[in-house]
Amino acid sequence: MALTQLAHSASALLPLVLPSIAAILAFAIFQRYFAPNPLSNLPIVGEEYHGYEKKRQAYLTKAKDLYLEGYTKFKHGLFRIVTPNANSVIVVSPRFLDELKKLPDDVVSFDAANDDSMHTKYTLIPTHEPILPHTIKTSLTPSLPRLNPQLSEEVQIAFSQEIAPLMSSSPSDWAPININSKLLRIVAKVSGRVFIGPELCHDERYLEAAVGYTVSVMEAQRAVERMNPWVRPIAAWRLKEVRKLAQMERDATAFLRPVVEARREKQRKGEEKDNDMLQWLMDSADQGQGKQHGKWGEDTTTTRKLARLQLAISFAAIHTTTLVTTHAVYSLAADPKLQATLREEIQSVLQEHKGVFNTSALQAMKKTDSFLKETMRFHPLGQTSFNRKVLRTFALSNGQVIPKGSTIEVPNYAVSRDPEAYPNPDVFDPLRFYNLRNEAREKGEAEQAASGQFVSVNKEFLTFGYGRHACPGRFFAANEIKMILANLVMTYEMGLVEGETERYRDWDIAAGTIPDPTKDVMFRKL
Ligand code: HEM
Repeated sequence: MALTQLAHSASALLPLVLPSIAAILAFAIFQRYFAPNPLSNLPIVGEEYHGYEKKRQAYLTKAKDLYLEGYTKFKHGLFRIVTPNANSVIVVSPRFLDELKKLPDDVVSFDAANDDSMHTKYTLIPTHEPILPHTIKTSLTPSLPRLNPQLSEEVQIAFSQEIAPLMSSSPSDWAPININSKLLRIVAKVSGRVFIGPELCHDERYLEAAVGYTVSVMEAQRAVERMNPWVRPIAAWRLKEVRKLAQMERDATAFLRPVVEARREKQRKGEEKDNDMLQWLMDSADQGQGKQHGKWGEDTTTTRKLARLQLAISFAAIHTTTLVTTHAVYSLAADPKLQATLREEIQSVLQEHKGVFNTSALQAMKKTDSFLKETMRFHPLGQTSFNRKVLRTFALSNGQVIPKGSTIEVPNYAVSRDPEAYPNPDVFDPLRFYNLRNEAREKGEAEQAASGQFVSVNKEFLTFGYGRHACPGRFFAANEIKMILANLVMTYEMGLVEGETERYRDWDIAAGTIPDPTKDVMFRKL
């Protein structure tokens, strides 16, 4: 009876409601198709590629050229770039960075941009986890002076396990080594020492997850990307690549469970706490950090959550650090004189510091620092930086309206090849920043001198990002890379494989650049 009455009154209301529904629909259609597009005044790069497949191919193989073309033409303004998935990617001149960095996260969002590009709706990889940058900034970076000797010890151990067994038994012979794959394990071990402690960082289950998670995330991301967007909500969950990520998360949780339980037991007994990222994350969580912010509404203290955070930090840290180090090794292998220059510097600094890699020794390695910064300038990992999703419409100081829903980015690679920012930008000059710092210091320009450091972020050096989300792990990465390179140049001579005369060429894949992972480098003990 009640149902019949309800149906009756609903049908009586229908004539009143229908016009409103029609009006809302008409407004939505107008907004979607006929409202003036605030971006229509912006030039577009890559417009000549018609159809999804041509656009995809162009972006996959020529993204670097497209960004360079746009930046050369519209250096001080904005342009749009055609990408396979989005029509509203706006490439912004770095001159707007100072105003952009002041905008809050609910206007331009780092996390939402990652959600889009990594398809986190389906891959469920952890984003929106301020507990990670928070813990890196408040616990990891301040602990570096204490941690440096441990890192240095771990570098030695990792080298003895990963490189030494591959060396020829005759000291005068050269041995070919696929250094990229070896560096992945070395970086995972050295980082792991600080992320989960000295024993577990050698456990193959940890190493497999630390190295393999990033690869699996990229595979899952590509699998979702290949799927028609309309089908994704129903079918993306069933992709084998996506299911593999869920399995990795379960494995990581099972691996960590006894470790977390043992640490909680220690805490209960009042024993001394461990001093690593896992413990700091547990402590931050106890203080309510994660509970406040956790995206999935999970209790941060659960082992599952801690496992997700460990996977997330591996994702952020291991491959990035390895790629930069591999780029550096390829440049060294092609340039014996550069090896000698760095060897001389490192030897003399270590002599002054009684052979210890402490903070002041690392800071004194200014040529090595300059070489690393030039490596990242010349071989940035991405064509773009400061990738942010616009969550609320805003206007730039030049009046340009940037609508909600668009994505903004800064053309990092093109900026790093701008002759106004860098004289002779197409020349790889390992001592570029060393000389710049010296000149600035002589002129009393302290700020300019500081901006030449590897870890400094500025509008011309964006490989670590910019603003409040600029990479918090860069101080740790800088120390780790310097120690690895120092060990390499102090122990080995490096060279290219027979038949190669020039530094190995990079691989450009869409908006990313990686050192060719198939190449070997020749090693001979000094
Ligand atoms: C040379 C190696 C590295 C490179 C090139 C690199 C690069 C970057 C870049 C470009 C960003 C985004 C910044 C932005 O958009 O403004 C970022 C963010 C981040 N990086 Fe790194 N990174 C490196 C190493 C590390 C390491 C070793 C860690 C951890 C110890 C780490 C942890 C993070 C985290 C947690 C974020 C997110 C920051 C946030 O949410 O605010 N990174 N990194």
